[in-house]
Amino acid sequence: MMLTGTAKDVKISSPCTPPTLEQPCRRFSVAELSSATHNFDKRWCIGHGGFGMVYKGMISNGPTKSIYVIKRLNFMSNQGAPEFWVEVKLLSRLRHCNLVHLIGYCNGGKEMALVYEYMHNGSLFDHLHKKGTILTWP
Ligand SMILES: Nc1ncnc2c1ncn2[C@@H]1O[C@H](COP(=O)(O)OP(=O)(O)OP(=O)(O)O)[C@@H](O)[C@H]1O
Repeated sequence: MMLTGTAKDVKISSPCTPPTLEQPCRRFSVAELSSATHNFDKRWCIGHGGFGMVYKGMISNGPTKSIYVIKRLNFMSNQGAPEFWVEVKLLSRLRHCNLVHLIGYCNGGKEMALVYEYMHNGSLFDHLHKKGTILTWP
């Protein structure tokens, strides 16, 4: 599930500058995400979306480790830094049980990535359009 905001909805001073966040979210280092995905190894890739490759990986969360989803921005994709910051700004404000949580982001060197909670049952889109799941609710 993705929120469809446009760069026009949110004012961003420069594509490379993080916006001021009302609800700050965690900033991950490139090293953390690289280690979580074994240097963005294909074996950890779980899909492909508008931003580029989507990975899953284990990241430390205090004393424990949790599985997260990492969407790595591919600068050749049709979405770039402005869309990235729109996603960070909007999703860091939203907390709802039916919306996937944005945990944080990475903006280091040439690397930009979004980190989300991992949904073990996959996306609604996959269920409806790929797996043909019959939903059990109206
Ligand atoms: N939070 C998540 N938990 C589990 N799997 C996920 C999660 N987010 C994405 N995926 C997997 O990665 C695939 C691609 O992700 P998704 O479609 O959300 O990317 P996107 O960048 O939002 O694409 P688009 O811009 O086309 O909406 C999904 O089909 C799903 O299989």
